[in-house]
Amino acid sequence: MQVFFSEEHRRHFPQAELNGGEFVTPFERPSRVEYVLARLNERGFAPPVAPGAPDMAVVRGLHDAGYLEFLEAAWDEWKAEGFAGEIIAASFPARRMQIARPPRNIDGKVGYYALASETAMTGGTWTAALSSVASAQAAQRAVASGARAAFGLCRPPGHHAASDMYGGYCFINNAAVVAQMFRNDGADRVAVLDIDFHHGNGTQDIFFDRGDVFFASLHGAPEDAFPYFLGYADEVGIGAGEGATVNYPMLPGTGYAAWAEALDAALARIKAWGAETLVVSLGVDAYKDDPISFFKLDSPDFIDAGRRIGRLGLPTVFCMEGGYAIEAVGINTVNVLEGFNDA
Ligand SMILES: NCCCNCCCCCC(O)(O)C(F)(F)F
Ligand SMILES: [Zn+2]
Repeated sequence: MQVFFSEEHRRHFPQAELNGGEFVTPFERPSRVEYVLARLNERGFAPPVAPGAPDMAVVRGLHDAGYLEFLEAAWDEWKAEGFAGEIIAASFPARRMQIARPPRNIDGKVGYYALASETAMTGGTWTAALSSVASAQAAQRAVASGARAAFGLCRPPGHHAASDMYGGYCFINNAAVVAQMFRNDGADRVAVLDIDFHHGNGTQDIFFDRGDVFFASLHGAPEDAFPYFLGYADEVGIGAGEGATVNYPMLPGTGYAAWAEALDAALARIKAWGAETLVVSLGVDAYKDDPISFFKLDSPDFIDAGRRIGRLGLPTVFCMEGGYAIEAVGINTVNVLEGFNDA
Protein backbone atom coordinates (compact mmCIF):
# COMPACT_ATOMS: atom_id res chain seq x y z
CA MET A 1 0.00 0.00 0.00
CA GLN A 2 1.58 3.28 -1.12
CA VAL A 3 1.73 6.12 1.39
CA PHE A 4 1.60 9.81 0.41
CA PHE A 5 2.96 12.43 2.77
CA SER A 6 4.25 15.98 2.72
CA GLU A 7 6.85 17.48 5.04
CA GLU A 8 5.02 20.79 4.54
CA HIS A 9 2.73 19.70 7.42
CA ARG A 10 5.38 21.18 9.71
CA ARG A 11 4.36 24.67 8.77
CA HIS A 12 1.28 24.13 10.93
CA PHE A 13 2.41 23.94 14.52
CA PRO A 14 0.50 26.34 16.75
CA GLN A 15 2.16 26.76 20.12
CA ALA A 16 -1.12 26.65 22.03
CA GLU A 17 -4.44 24.87 22.25
CA LEU A 18 -7.18 26.10 24.55
CA ASN A 19 -8.00 23.14 26.79
CA GLY A 20 -9.89 23.30 30.08
CA GLY A 21 -9.26 27.01 30.42
CA GLU A 22 -5.54 26.61 29.91
CA PHE A 23 -3.25 27.01 26.92
CA VAL A 24 -1.55 23.63 26.39
CA THR A 25 0.74 22.19 23.74
CA PRO A 26 -1.64 21.12 20.98
CA PHE A 27 -2.64 17.44 20.99
CA GLU A 28 -2.53 17.57 17.17
CA ARG A 29 1.21 18.15 16.81
CA PRO A 30 3.89 17.36 14.19
CA SER A 31 5.43 14.47 16.16
CA ARG A 32 2.26 12.43 15.59
CA VAL A 33 3.17 11.78 11.97
CA GLU A 34 6.78 11.03 12.89
CA TYR A 35 5.55 8.06 14.94
CA VAL A 36 3.41 6.93 12.01
CA LEU A 37 6.31 7.27 9.57
CA ALA A 38 8.62 5.32 11.89
CA ARG A 39 6.10 2.51 12.25
CA LEU A 40 5.48 2.37 8.48
CA ASN A 41 9.23 2.02 7.95
CA GLU A 42 9.55 -0.58 10.73
CA ARG A 43 6.80 -2.66 9.12
CA GLY A 44 8.36 -2.60 5.68
CA PHE A 45 6.06 -0.16 3.87
CA ALA A 46 7.61 1.51 0.84
CA PRO A 47 8.92 5.01 1.61
CA PRO A 48 6.19 7.64 1.44
CA VAL A 49 5.86 9.63 -1.77
CA ALA A 50 5.57 13.41 -1.60
CA PRO A 51 2.48 14.70 -3.46
CA GLY A 52 2.62 17.40 -6.11
CA ALA A 53 0.64 20.61 -5.83
CA PRO A 54 -3.02 20.22 -4.83
CA ASP A 55 -5.73 20.19 -7.50
CA MET A 56 -7.63 23.22 -6.27
CA ALA A 57 -10.59 22.74 -8.63
CA VAL A 58 -12.06 19.91 -6.56
CA VAL A 59 -11.25 21.76 -3.30
CA ARG A 60 -13.14 24.79 -4.60
CA GLY A 61 -15.99 22.55 -5.66
CA LEU A 62 -16.57 21.49 -2.04
CA HIS A 63 -15.51 24.50 0.01
CA ASP A 64 -17.10 27.97 -0.08
CA ALA A 65 -15.04 30.55 -1.97
CA GLY A 66 -15.28 33.11 0.84
CA TYR A 67 -14.15 30.48 3.33
CA LEU A 68 -11.07 29.52 1.27
CA GLU A 69 -10.20 33.20 0.76
CA PHE A 70 -10.54 33.67 4.52
CA LEU A 71 -8.20 30.75 5.29
CA GLU A 72 -5.58 32.03 2.87
CA ALA A 73 -5.64 35.66 4.04
CA ALA A 74 -6.41 35.21 7.74
CA TRP A 75 -2.87 35.38 9.06
CA ASP A 76 -1.98 38.60 7.24
CA GLU A 77 -5.26 40.22 8.27
CA TRP A 78 -4.81 39.08 11.86
CA LYS A 79 -1.33 40.57 12.04
CA ALA A 80 -2.52 43.76 10.29
CA GLU A 81 -5.08 44.09 13.08
CA GLY A 82 -2.13 44.32 15.47
CA PHE A 83 -2.75 41.01 17.27
CA ALA A 84 0.40 39.51 18.79
CA GLY A 85 -0.87 35.96 19.26
CA GLU A 86 -1.98 33.08 17.04
CA ILE A 87 -5.43 33.11 15.46
CA ILE A 88 -8.02 31.86 17.96
CA ALA A 89 -11.78 32.36 17.57
CA ALA A 90 -13.47 34.24 20.38
CA SER A 91 -16.82 35.61 19.10
CA PHE A 92 -19.25 33.22 17.43
CA PRO A 93 -22.57 33.79 15.67
CA ALA A 94 -24.67 32.27 18.44
CA ARG A 95 -28.39 31.45 18.42
CA ARG A 96 -30.69 33.84 16.51
CA MET A 97 -27.77 36.02 15.39
CA GLN A 98 -26.86 36.90 11.79
CA ILE A 99 -25.10 33.98 10.11
CA ALA A 100 -25.83 34.89 6.49
CA ARG A 101 -22.80 37.10 6.04
CA PRO A 102 -19.28 37.33 7.52
CA PRO A 103 -18.21 40.53 9.28
CA ARG A 104 -15.51 42.73 7.75
CA ASN A 105 -13.43 42.64 10.93
CA ILE A 106 -10.93 39.77 11.02
CA ASP A 107 -11.72 38.87 14.66
CA GLY A 108 -15.38 38.61 13.67
CA LYS A 109 -14.55 36.69 10.48
CA VAL A 110 -12.51 34.14 12.46
CA GLY A 111 -15.49 33.49 14.74
CA TYR A 112 -17.85 33.38 11.77
CA TYR A 113 -15.89 30.56 10.10
CA ALA A 114 -14.78 28.68 13.24
CA LEU A 115 -16.80 25.90 14.87
CA ALA A 116 -14.66 25.81 18.02
CA SER A 117 -11.90 27.75 19.82
CA GLU A 118 -9.38 24.98 20.49
CA THR A 119 -7.84 25.24 16.99
CA ALA A 120 -5.27 27.98 16.51
CA MET A 121 -4.05 29.04 13.07
CA THR A 122 -0.62 30.40 12.24
CA GLY A 123 1.15 31.81 9.21
CA GLY A 124 1.86 28.31 7.88
CA THR A 125 -1.53 26.70 8.43
CA TRP A 126 -2.88 27.37 4.93
CA THR A 127 0.20 25.91 3.23
CA ALA A 128 0.13 22.89 5.51
CA ALA A 129 -3.58 22.31 4.84
CA LEU A 130 -2.93 22.43 1.09
CA SER A 131 -0.11 19.90 1.41
CA SER A 132 -2.41 17.66 3.44
CA VAL A 133 -5.17 17.62 0.83
CA ALA A 134 -2.51 17.10 -1.85
CA SER A 135 -1.44 13.90 -0.07
CA ALA A 136 -5.04 12.69 0.04
CA GLN A 137 -5.47 13.51 -3.66
CA ALA A 138 -2.30 11.62 -4.59
CA ALA A 139 -3.63 8.61 -2.70
CA GLN A 140 -6.90 8.84 -4.61
CA ARG A 141 -5.07 8.99 -7.94
CA ALA A 142 -3.07 5.87 -7.04
CA VAL A 143 -6.30 3.96 -6.35
CA ALA A 144 -8.03 5.43 -9.39
CA SER A 145 -5.12 4.07 -11.47
CA GLY A 146 -5.62 0.58 -10.12
CA ALA A 147 -4.09 0.21 -6.69
CA ARG A 148 -6.32 -1.72 -4.28
CA ALA A 149 -5.65 0.90 -1.58
CA ALA A 150 -3.48 3.88 -0.68
CA PHE A 151 -2.86 5.98 2.44
CA GLY A 152 -2.82 9.77 2.63
CA LEU A 153 -0.81 10.53 5.76
CA CYS A 154 -2.68 13.82 6.14
CA ARG A 155 -1.77 16.50 8.64
CA PRO A 156 -3.68 18.67 9.49
CA PRO A 157 -6.70 16.34 9.50
CA GLY A 158 -9.94 17.20 7.73
CA HIS A 159 -13.20 15.55 8.80
CA HIS A 160 -14.48 18.43 10.99
CA ALA A 161 -14.08 20.92 8.15
CA ALA A 162 -17.41 21.72 6.50
CA SER A 163 -17.82 23.70 3.27
CA ASP A 164 -17.44 26.94 5.23
CA MET A 165 -16.19 25.98 8.68
CA TYR A 166 -12.88 25.03 10.34
CA GLY A 167 -12.17 23.63 13.78
CA GLY A 168 -11.29 20.47 15.60
CA TYR A 169 -7.79 20.83 14.09
CA CYS A 170 -9.31 20.68 10.55
CA PHE A 171 -9.34 23.20 7.71
CA ILE A 172 -9.87 21.44 4.37
CA ASN A 173 -11.91 18.24 4.27
CA ASN A 174 -9.43 15.76 2.78
CA ALA A 175 -11.79 12.76 2.85
CA ALA A 176 -14.60 14.72 1.19
CA VAL A 177 -12.21 15.84 -1.54
CA VAL A 178 -11.19 12.22 -2.17
CA ALA A 179 -14.82 11.10 -2.34
CA GLN A 180 -15.60 13.84 -4.87
CA MET A 181 -12.58 12.85 -6.97
CA PHE A 182 -13.91 9.29 -7.16
CA ARG A 183 -17.24 10.72 -8.34
CA ASN A 184 -15.46 12.88 -10.90
CA ASP A 185 -13.65 9.77 -12.12
CA GLY A 186 -17.01 8.11 -12.82
CA ALA A 187 -17.88 6.14 -9.70
CA ASP A 188 -21.64 6.52 -9.20
CA ARG A 189 -21.65 5.56 -5.53
CA VAL A 190 -18.84 6.40 -3.09
CA ALA A 191 -18.86 5.70 0.65
CA VAL A 192 -16.98 7.48 3.43
CA LEU A 193 -16.43 5.43 6.59
CA ASP A 194 -15.29 7.57 9.52
CA ILE A 195 -13.77 5.55 12.36
CA ASP A 196 -12.13 8.47 14.13
CA PHE A 197 -13.38 8.77 17.72
CA HIS A 198 -14.96 12.14 16.90
CA HIS A 199 -17.96 12.56 14.59
CA GLY A 200 -17.01 13.74 11.12
CA ASN A 201 -19.46 16.61 11.21
CA GLY A 202 -17.82 18.32 8.23
CA THR A 203 -17.95 15.30 5.96
CA GLN A 204 -21.55 14.57 7.00
CA ASP A 205 -22.56 18.18 6.38
CA ILE A 206 -20.96 18.32 2.93
CA PHE A 207 -22.80 15.22 1.68
CA PHE A 208 -25.95 15.37 3.85
CA ASP A 209 -28.30 16.28 0.98
CA ARG A 210 -26.51 14.13 -1.61
CA GLY A 211 -27.50 10.61 -2.62
CA ASP A 212 -24.20 9.81 -4.39
CA VAL A 213 -21.88 9.76 -1.37
CA PHE A 214 -22.75 7.61 1.65
CA PHE A 215 -21.45 8.73 5.05
CA ALA A 216 -21.10 6.35 8.01
CA SER A 217 -19.51 7.32 11.32
CA LEU A 218 -18.64 5.57 14.56
CA HIS A 219 -17.98 8.11 17.32
CA GLY A 220 -18.36 9.27 20.86
CA ALA A 221 -22.00 10.20 21.55
CA PRO A 222 -22.56 13.93 20.89
CA GLU A 223 -24.06 14.31 24.37
CA ASP A 224 -20.56 13.55 25.69
CA ALA A 225 -17.98 14.16 22.96
CA PHE A 226 -16.72 16.87 20.62
CA PRO A 227 -18.03 18.15 18.22
CA TYR A 228 -21.16 17.84 20.46
CA PHE A 229 -23.66 19.42 18.09
CA LEU A 230 -23.88 16.79 15.32
CA GLY A 231 -23.67 12.99 15.11
CA TYR A 232 -26.99 11.79 16.53
CA ALA A 233 -28.43 8.50 15.24
CA ASP A 234 -31.49 10.31 13.89
CA GLU A 235 -29.37 12.23 11.36
CA VAL A 236 -30.00 10.13 8.23
CA GLY A 237 -29.63 12.65 5.42
CA ILE A 238 -32.13 14.98 3.73
CA GLY A 239 -33.67 15.23 0.26
CA ALA A 240 -31.67 13.19 -2.23
CA GLY A 241 -29.37 12.29 0.65
CA GLU A 242 -32.07 10.73 2.83
CA GLY A 243 -30.83 7.29 3.92
CA ALA A 244 -27.25 8.02 2.82
CA THR A 245 -26.00 9.05 6.27
CA VAL A 246 -25.75 6.69 9.23
CA ASN A 247 -24.35 7.53 12.66
CA TYR A 248 -23.30 5.11 15.40
CA PRO A 249 -22.86 7.23 18.51
CA MET A 250 -21.45 5.27 21.46
CA LEU A 251 -21.06 5.95 25.17
CA PRO A 252 -18.00 6.53 27.31
CA GLY A 253 -16.18 3.27 28.06
CA THR A 254 -17.26 1.52 24.86
CA GLY A 255 -14.94 -1.43 24.18
CA TYR A 256 -14.03 -3.22 21.00
CA ALA A 257 -16.87 -5.79 21.03
CA ALA A 258 -19.57 -3.11 20.86
CA TRP A 259 -17.49 -0.89 18.58
CA ALA A 260 -16.93 -3.75 16.15
CA GLU A 261 -20.67 -4.47 16.08
CA ALA A 262 -21.19 -0.87 14.97
CA LEU A 263 -18.37 -1.25 12.42
CA ASP A 264 -19.99 -4.39 10.97
CA ALA A 265 -23.34 -2.61 10.82
CA ALA A 266 -21.76 0.34 9.02
CA LEU A 267 -19.96 -1.96 6.57
CA ALA A 268 -23.20 -3.84 5.89
CA ARG A 269 -24.97 -0.55 5.16
CA ILE A 270 -22.17 0.52 2.80
CA LYS A 271 -22.33 -2.81 0.98
CA ALA A 272 -26.12 -2.82 0.75
CA TRP A 273 -26.08 0.74 -0.54
CA GLY A 274 -23.86 -0.36 -3.42
CA ALA A 275 -20.68 1.66 -2.86
CA GLU A 276 -18.11 1.17 -5.61
CA THR A 277 -15.22 2.85 -3.82
CA LEU A 278 -14.46 3.57 -0.15
CA VAL A 279 -12.81 6.46 1.68
CA VAL A 280 -11.81 5.82 5.28
CA SER A 281 -11.35 8.72 7.67
CA LEU A 282 -8.72 6.94 9.69
CA GLY A 283 -8.46 8.34 13.16
CA VAL A 284 -7.13 6.06 15.88
CA ASP A 285 -8.26 8.08 18.89
CA ALA A 286 -10.71 5.28 19.82
CA TYR A 287 -7.64 3.85 21.55
CA LYS A 288 -7.97 3.17 25.26
CA ASP A 289 -5.13 5.55 26.26
CA ASP A 290 -6.10 8.44 24.04
CA PRO A 291 -5.90 11.62 26.16
CA ILE A 292 -8.99 13.34 24.74
CA SER A 293 -11.31 10.41 23.94
CA PHE A 294 -13.24 7.77 25.86
CA PHE A 295 -13.40 4.47 23.96
CA LYS A 296 -11.39 1.43 25.06
CA LEU A 297 -9.93 -0.15 21.91
CA ASP A 298 -6.54 -1.80 22.29
CA SER A 299 -3.84 -1.91 19.61
CA PRO A 300 -4.64 -5.44 18.30
CA ASP A 301 -8.26 -4.34 17.80
CA PHE A 302 -7.11 -1.98 15.07
CA ILE A 303 -5.70 -4.93 13.11
CA ASP A 304 -9.06 -6.67 13.29
CA ALA A 305 -10.86 -3.46 12.32
CA GLY A 306 -8.61 -3.14 9.27
CA ARG A 307 -9.34 -6.73 8.33
CA ARG A 308 -13.09 -6.19 8.53
CA ILE A 309 -12.82 -3.10 6.33
CA GLY A 310 -10.63 -4.99 3.85
CA ARG A 311 -13.21 -7.77 3.57
CA LEU A 312 -15.58 -5.26 1.98
CA GLY A 313 -13.36 -5.67 -1.09
CA LEU A 314 -13.63 -2.07 -2.31
CA PRO A 315 -10.85 0.11 -3.73
CA THR A 316 -10.00 2.18 -0.66
CA VAL A 317 -8.27 5.45 0.22
CA PHE A 318 -7.31 5.97 3.85
CA CYS A 319 -7.02 9.60 5.05
CA MET A 320 -5.26 10.17 8.38
CA GLU A 321 -7.45 11.96 10.89
CA GLY A 322 -6.86 11.91 14.67
CA GLY A 323 -5.06 9.89 17.34
CA TYR A 324 -3.26 11.57 20.24
CA ALA A 325 -1.71 8.82 22.36
CA ILE A 326 1.54 9.78 20.72
CA GLU A 327 3.56 6.63 21.49
CA ALA A 328 0.77 4.40 20.12
CA VAL A 329 -0.50 6.43 17.16
CA GLY A 330 1.99 4.82 14.78
CA ILE A 331 1.25 1.27 15.89
CA ASN A 332 -2.52 1.75 15.83
CA THR A 333 -2.60 3.48 12.45
CA VAL A 334 -0.35 0.93 10.74
CA ASN A 335 -2.28 -1.89 12.44
CA VAL A 336 -5.39 -0.83 10.51
CA LEU A 337 -3.46 -0.74 7.23
CA GLU A 338 -1.87 -4.15 7.86
CA GLY A 339 -5.19 -5.70 8.87
CA PHE A 340 -6.66 -4.32 5.66
CA ASN A 341 -3.77 -5.72 3.61
CA ASP A 342 -4.26 -9.17 5.19
CA ALA A 343 -7.96 -9.30 4.40
N1 LIG B 1 -9.43 20.12 24.28
C1 LIG B 1 -10.01 18.81 24.53
C2 LIG B 1 -11.24 18.73 23.71
C3 LIG B 1 -10.82 18.51 22.28
N2 LIG B 1 -11.64 19.27 21.37
C4 LIG B 1 -11.25 19.13 19.97
C5 LIG B 1 -11.14 17.70 19.53
C6 LIG B 1 -10.73 17.65 18.06
C7 LIG B 1 -10.62 16.23 17.52
C8 LIG B 1 -10.01 16.22 16.13
C9 LIG B 1 -10.10 14.86 15.42
O1 LIG B 1 -9.43 13.86 16.16
O2 LIG B 1 -11.45 14.46 15.26
C10 LIG B 1 -9.46 14.98 14.04
F1 LIG B 1 -9.53 13.78 13.43
F2 LIG B 1 -10.09 15.88 13.31
F3 LIG B 1 -8.20 15.33 14.15
ZN1 LIG C 1 -10.74 12.44 16.54
